[in-house]
Formats: sequence, C-alpha cells, structure tokens
Amino acid sequence: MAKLNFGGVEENVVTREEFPLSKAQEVLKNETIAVIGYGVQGPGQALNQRDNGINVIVGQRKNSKTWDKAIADGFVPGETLFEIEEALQRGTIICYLLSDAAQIELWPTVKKNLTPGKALYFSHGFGITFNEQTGIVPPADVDVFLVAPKGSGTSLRRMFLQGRGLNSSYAIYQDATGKAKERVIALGIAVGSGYLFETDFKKEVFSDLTGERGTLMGAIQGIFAAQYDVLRSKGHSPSEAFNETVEELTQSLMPLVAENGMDWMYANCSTTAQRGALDWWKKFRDATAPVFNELYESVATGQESKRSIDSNSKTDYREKLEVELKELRESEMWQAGKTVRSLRPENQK
Ligand SMILES: NC(=O)c1ccc[n+]([C@@H]2O[C@H](COP(=O)([O-])OP(=O)(O)OC[C@H]3O[C@@H](n4cnc5c(N)ncnc54)[C@H](O)[C@@H]3O)[C@@H](O)[C@H]2O)c1
Ligand SMILES: CC(C)(O)[C@@H](O)C(=O)O
Ligand SMILES: [Mg+2]
Ligand SMILES: [Mg+2]
Repeated sequence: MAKLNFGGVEENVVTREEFPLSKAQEVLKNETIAVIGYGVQGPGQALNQRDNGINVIVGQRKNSKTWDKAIADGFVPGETLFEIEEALQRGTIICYLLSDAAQIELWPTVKKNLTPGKALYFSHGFGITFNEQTGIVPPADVDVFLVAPKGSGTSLRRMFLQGRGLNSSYAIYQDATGKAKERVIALGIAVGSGYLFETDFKKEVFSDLTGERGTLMGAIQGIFAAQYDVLRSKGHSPSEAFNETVEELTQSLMPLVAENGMDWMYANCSTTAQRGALDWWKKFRDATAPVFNELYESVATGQESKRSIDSNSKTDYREKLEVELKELRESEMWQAGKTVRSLRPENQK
C-alpha cells in the first residue's frame, strides 16, 4: 500500500503498479463473481471484469430490457447469464448491484444464498449503514466489503476502453475469511479502478450522498439555473446565457481544470476574469456553506436515505419521476443546451 501526501495529509492508496491485474487474476482465479443487476454499474463492472479475464456471471430478471442488454453484451443464458437466484447460488462473490431500494426487496433471497466463506460486495455503503431502514444485516460468516467507483458506470466502462481508470474507494465491513482485503482490492482492480483509496461504509455513503446532491449534480444544476435565469431576465438570449453558464464550462474550462487544477485556471485566464473570480468565489462559498451543512445533516440523520427508499417504493414512482425529469428536460436552459450541442462541429453531419 502506498502512502501519499494529499495536500499535507498522508493517506493509504492502492495503485495498479503495486497490485497489478495479474495479481488480481491470481487472487480471484477460483472465484465465481456474480454481478446481480445489470442497470448502470452492473454492465460497467461485469464487462470490465470479463475483459480482464475474471470469471464473471450476471444475475438478472428474465424478460426484462436489461436481460436483453446482457445478451447483446455477449453474456450467454445458461452459461454466463442466469436468473438472479441461480446466479446467487453459483457465485462465490456476490456483487450486489441492484438499485439501493431494490436491494431491500431482494435481500431475503440474497441472504439465503450467502453460505459460509462467500463474500458480499457492494458499490455503496447505503444498505449496510442504514440497515435500520434497509434490514440488510449479513450473516457473520461471510466477507462484506465495497468498491465504490467514483463516477457513473458509463464512465467506468468508457474509461476502461480508453485505457484509463475511474478512481474508486474501498472498505471492509466484515472479514470472516481472513482474505477480505486481498479479495476486495483484487475486485477493485478487476472492475477497472484507476487507483483505490480507503474508507469505511459510513464515510462512503455520507460523502457520496452529499456529493451527488451537492457539487456533482444538485448544487451545480441550482447554480446553473440561477445564473441562466438572471442573464435571461436581463435580456440576454438563450444561446448567450447557455454558453456563458454551461457550454464554456464543460467544453473549455473544466477539461483544463481536470488537467491542471483550478489554481492553474485562475492563473491562466485574463487578468479581468482573474480579478473577478478571486473577488467572488468566497462570496459563493459563504452563501452556499449553510446549505451544504444542512445537506450533510440530512444525510447523517438518515433523512436522505429514508426519502430515497420511500419514494422508490411507491407504486407510481416511475410516473412521478418522469414528470420531474420532464420539467428539467423541457426547461428552456436544457432545450437551449440541446441546440448548442447540435451546433458543435463534431456533432454536425
Ligand atoms: N449508477 C451509478 O453510476 C453508480 C455509481 C456508483 C455506485 N452506484 C451504486 O451501485 C449500485 C447499483 O446502482 P445502479 O445505478 O447501477 O442501479 P440501477 O438503478 O441501474 O438498477 C440496477 C438493476 O436493478 C434491477 N432491479 C431494479 N429493481 C429490481 C427488483 N425489484 N428486483 C430485481 N431487480 C431489480 C434493474 O433491472 C437493474 O438491472 C447502487 O448501490 C448504487 O448506489 C451506482
Ligand atoms: C454517479 C454517482 C452520482 O457518483 C453515483 O453516486 C450514483 O449514485 O449514481
Ligand atoms: Mg451515489
Ligand atoms: Mg457517487
């Protein structure tokens, strides 16, 4: 395990150099990895493992779109693709990649198939941390751990195919076999992680729920909408408002920030932008900090998980979700975005 300095704080990380794929293949050579669920993470993790020479099978409900998707991706019914219960029986490591709410419903079936020495793998700390709400309490004689890719399953697969790797965190909740650590790290490498950093189940779910509700998706959409609306109300056109709010960020500045950091971006824009950004960022920090604190509290007290479970278990969940997604999709800002994207030279026929 390498110790690295993150801005003055030392942390343990596992890199591909010290834990190469050959070592992961060796650790997992007698295991059958059953990926249960073929939604977003399922395909990314199953395909990366398969391409990495790991013995992986998929468990999915028959007669579903995702069953057909697994077939289209080359999984073969009766050989590498099974009904969920059969995959649970065959697997020695169960990758539980159903949606967090669906994991509750299927838990009795999973538990029944967790015979001693097997491992239960998650990609989120949700089910275990909020077990008073989920009822997910694994038997004591199985390993329980997580590898949580820090990004979408879509990016996990895309980056793997480009020879890159998404970072993941890993955590061990229960080490029944004495092999939990080598098993979880081997899986982390096998699913295509760039490197792995240590966490625990609670920290993973608290930070993940905060991040996706915050700067990764919730806060950023809120800030986009606020700036776009102000520009529009002051008479700017949709294309001007969209370009100055979203398009420039994603197409020009964020790739540079990803490469070099925001400090470099601040040092490499006009002196005018530099002065303004330096003057204004702390105001935005101070204005939003109370909202982030409120958000973290809501996560830590279990309100966010409760809301997610409650809304996901309603019978009209999909219809209600579609109404909310439609509002976003049909908003002027994202409709303007659609036109702006179509005008990118690479998107023009
Ligand atoms: N989506 C991501 O990119 C992402 C990123 C990191 C971690 N995670 C975590 O990975 C796990 C899987 O998330 P996901 O987004 O891939 O899930 P998802 O919402 O795409 O669902 C996965 C599968 O669950 C199946 N499913 C849903 N309800 C079911 C039920 N009642 N019975 C049987 N099958 C059912 C669906 O058919 C689908 O194949 C979650 O713990 C999630 O928090 C997801
Ligand atoms: C991709 C995200 C947002 O990082 C993940 O946490 C999720 O829940 O989908
Ligand atoms: Mg998440
Ligand atoms: Mg996440």
